[in-house]
Amino acid sequence: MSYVLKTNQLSKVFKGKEVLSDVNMKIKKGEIYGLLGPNGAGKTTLMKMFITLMKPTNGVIEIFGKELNHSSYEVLKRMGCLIEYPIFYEHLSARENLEIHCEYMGYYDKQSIDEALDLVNLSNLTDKPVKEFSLGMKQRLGIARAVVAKPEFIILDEPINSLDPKGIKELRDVFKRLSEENGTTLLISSHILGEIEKILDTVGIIKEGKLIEEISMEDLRSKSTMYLELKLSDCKQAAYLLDHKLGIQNYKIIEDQLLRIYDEDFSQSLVTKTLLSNGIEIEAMNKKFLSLEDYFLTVTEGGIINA
Ligand SMILES: Nc1ncnc2c1ncn2[C@@H]1O[C@H](COP(=O)(O)OP(=O)(O)OP(=O)(O)O)[C@@H](O)[C@H]1O
Repeated sequence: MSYVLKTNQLSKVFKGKEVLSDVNMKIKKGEIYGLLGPNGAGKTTLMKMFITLMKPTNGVIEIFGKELNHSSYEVLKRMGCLIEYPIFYEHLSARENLEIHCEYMGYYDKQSIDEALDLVNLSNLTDKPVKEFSLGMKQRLGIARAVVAKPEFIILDEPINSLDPKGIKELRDVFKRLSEENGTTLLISSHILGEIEKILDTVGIIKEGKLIEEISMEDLRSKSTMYLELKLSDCKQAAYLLDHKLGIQNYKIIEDQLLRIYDEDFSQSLVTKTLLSNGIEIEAMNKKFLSLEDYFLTVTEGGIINA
């Protein structure tokens, strides 16, 4: 297996507090890797270490098969990134900002500036000074800057944060195209799980500085992630019956009339019979897959059982 990035027992300590501990992470060539974690989990710190903005306290980072250090300029030239809030020369236009970046990176294909602006849908705003851009436009320009020098590996920290649903969809398509057409490897951190789930190949879940799960979306989907969703006239009474009459404890009331059963081993017909015979109306009953969002909650918050 060819990996673009590998870490070994990576840790970071700030003022005596360990914010990342023993992170062993692997990103395969050409894949889209989603790094998910609650606020303060350590995502940005990890990404900053990957581009040498921060030094690990312990452990090793390998990128393109080479150990990263503070003179890894050749490795950094093959990478693009957008970390935290993108900073630009505000009085200059989008095009001028990208020209400066290309010069800095030693990349002189001017056509790729137009392509990058086009990719993020900013072609009609190329000459406007960046200070007149909205937050979402700046975010798009930040992504254009990350891709303009045709990097092999792109690191994007919360890239769809300030975008509207249409913008999120457009950028999701951009990421997919970069991966499928150019074979680019992408590492993307995000909180908007539902929106990003569709394009990920692998997901890494980080909690309190520990990578607690790293799993391919394929394996995740094939895991036992089915549940039964019931639309009922009275969820509270149904919950009582599940608990006390049927011994089913792994369920959750989602809304007033929506209840999900996550248990794997129970008789659906017995549930139906019990609910109906106790005067509970069943308006709908569907088997569904656990979303990445639900899965994320199970591993970061210790379960969805009766939550
Ligand atoms: N320069 C710093 N000095 C001291 N502590 C820091 C520094 N940078 C980050 N931290 C701490 O490290 C921990 C991880 O922060 P980090 O920004 O990496 O988390 P995150 O997962 O990116 O969070 P968010 O989703 O909120 O952006 C937090 O407890 C944070 O307070």
